[in-house]
Amino acid sequence: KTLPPGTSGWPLLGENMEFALLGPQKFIKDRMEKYSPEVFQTSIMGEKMAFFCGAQGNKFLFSSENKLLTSWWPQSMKKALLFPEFVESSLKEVSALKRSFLHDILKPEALKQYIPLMDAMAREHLHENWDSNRVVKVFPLSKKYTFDLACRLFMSLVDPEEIKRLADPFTLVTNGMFSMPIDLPGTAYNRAIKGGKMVRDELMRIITQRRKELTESQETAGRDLLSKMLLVTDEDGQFMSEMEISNNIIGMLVASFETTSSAVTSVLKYLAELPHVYDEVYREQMAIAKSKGAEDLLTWEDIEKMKYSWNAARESLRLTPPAQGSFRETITDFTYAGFTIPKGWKTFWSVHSTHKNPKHFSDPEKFDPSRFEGSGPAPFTFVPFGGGPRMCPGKEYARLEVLVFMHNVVKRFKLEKDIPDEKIVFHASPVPVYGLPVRLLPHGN
Ligand code: HEM
Repeated sequence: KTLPPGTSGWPLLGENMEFALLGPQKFIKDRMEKYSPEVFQTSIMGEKMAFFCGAQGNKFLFSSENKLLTSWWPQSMKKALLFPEFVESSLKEVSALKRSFLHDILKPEALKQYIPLMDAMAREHLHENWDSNRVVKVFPLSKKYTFDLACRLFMSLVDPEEIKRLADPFTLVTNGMFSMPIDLPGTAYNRAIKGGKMVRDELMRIITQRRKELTESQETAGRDLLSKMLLVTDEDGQFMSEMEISNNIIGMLVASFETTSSAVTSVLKYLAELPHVYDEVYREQMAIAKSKGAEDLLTWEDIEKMKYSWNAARESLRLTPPAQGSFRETITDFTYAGFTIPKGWKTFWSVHSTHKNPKHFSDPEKFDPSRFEGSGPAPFTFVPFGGGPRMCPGKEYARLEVLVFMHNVVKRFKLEKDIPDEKIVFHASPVPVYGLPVRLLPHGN
């Protein structure tokens, strides 16, 4: 058997240190140059791992789902996520029906009806938190908007007290999710475990209450994602259990929270840095705003007109992708690019082997929304949401949230960065180290 080229690094430690110190982007680039642009081996988190690279590597992994590979999450992350049941059932053994259900309730046709509500909430959020000539921190505010919106769309929660009862413990979870797994009083991990239990208890209370309301009212249409989950039945006519539904909601909250907040923050960062991009987005958004009455809310037709803005948002997703990639586990020996990948090895696909590769994106560091015009990037080179059967089911939700938020911000303000050379750091997703403070300049100044 010829294993992929590469090294398993230090005994026990593997290449964990190199990965952490260099960051995923440089770690992958260096090894693609040194070993192979197609696939290399390493050892991360105590696991033998093959990193698949390039468009071909992405294509191969995305199309081998369930035939050669299955989902896998590192033990540390499973524990840190605090939701073993969610990880086991929702990400691994979930039936095809339930997976397609998640895709169904998050597809464009299903989400269209929520666009006016997204817009109304964005307006209210800006009105309450974003004042002209003030400096605001974009990342914490976009997190607040993302969480409030998810509570509303997933579960119709509007009472700020009720949202707070979920948001406070959820923040403990996200703050401790990637901390050292030391379960002692006072550690972030310990607080995260307590927060996780509070989130779970609160969700179970909400779901049980809604089940009761639905039975009494005979509702059949499903007014939000929670109702839809309560009403769907599988091939045997069985409803989802409260536990399965809470797993799904927690899964969606975890998968959407930092990623979408990071996406909103990054695109606003580029708009603050690049006046020519800002001007083009502003022109497009004002044409839409002027075609409507001041009180009219955004609709699907308006979103469809936001072509340049979405190209700018996609360029931001290319340069600062909120998710880095994803793991799998091999379920059988197989051969790729002449190398054997043994059964039980883990694999990783990542945004980093293609997003800044000059072969696919000329002058790759340049912010250029026109790359997405016409037929756009070559297949499997632009993969911020993954691909194949496990492709992110929330990508349309994210697109709508980002565009609606961009519309509302540029309509009211120009943005000026308060810290011109603010560094980007990695939490779960890339974020500016001080939360991107920007000065809000009203138009006409
Ligand atoms: C800009 C924002 C987002 C980005 C960049 C993103 C990216 C990703 C990526 C790369 C994956 C992994 C795909 C794989 O395993 O190969 C994923 C999975 C997932 N995402 Fe997203 N996501 C975003 C927003 C959302 C939102 C808003 C939701 C829900 C409303 C969501 C729900 C999920 C779920 C449930 C999964 C697991 C799917 C599965 O394993 O089958 N994501 N996402």
